[in-house]
Amino acid sequence: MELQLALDLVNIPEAKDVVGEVQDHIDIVEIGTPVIINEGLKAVKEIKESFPSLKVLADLKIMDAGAYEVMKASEAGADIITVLGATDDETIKGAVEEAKKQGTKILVDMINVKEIGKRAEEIDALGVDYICVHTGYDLQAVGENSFEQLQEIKRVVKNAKTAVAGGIKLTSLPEVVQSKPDLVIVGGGITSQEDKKSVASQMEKLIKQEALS
Ligand SMILES: O=C(CO)[C@H](O)[C@H](O)COP(=O)(O)O
Repeated sequence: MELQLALDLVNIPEAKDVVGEVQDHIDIVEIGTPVIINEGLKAVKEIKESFPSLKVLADLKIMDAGAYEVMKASEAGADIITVLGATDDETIKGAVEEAKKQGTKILVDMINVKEIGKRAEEIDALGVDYICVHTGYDLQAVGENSFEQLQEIKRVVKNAKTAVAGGIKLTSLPEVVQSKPDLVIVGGGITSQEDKKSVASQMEKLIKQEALS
């Protein structure tokens, strides 16, 4: 089980500061969609150059032109690129094919997918690397989370790794890790804390304990 730090509300210098603080406790740095909107793929390139031992995920949330956008993110240094599960199979197939050529990986974000078990099964057959249940900020604000959806996809996904994102905090992490996702994605649960290193370290510990149990 791996831990991914999601950076959404920062510029590039702030991103470097946060990653520098918690780098010993995380496996993947996510350059969030708002950061890419503000700074472009330069943010991916600079973080990968500054922290070469960490994997970098570019949260492009691709909906069309799968192959082209995966190529551009891969060229910028991304190790993992996101595509939306709500899009068509052709876009996902194009993204997977290009990622294979580039030596990168595809994470499919199931945000706002309605029949999540059925769609996860279809997407799993397309050869993606990760399938991620995700409650976005707007639904987090009305009290939703993806913890039950994680159990649902765990029942049907046979090939891809499973991931979970959306409002995960140190207090809710024990419940999340019990479902044994392969990847836990945390943004505000670390970035909004005063002592980010300490929280990231406690999260790493919980994840490692659960992985061993
Ligand atoms: O992709 C995202 C928003 O669309 C976030 O990166 C993801 O939800 C994780 O951040 P947080 O833990 O703050 O919810």
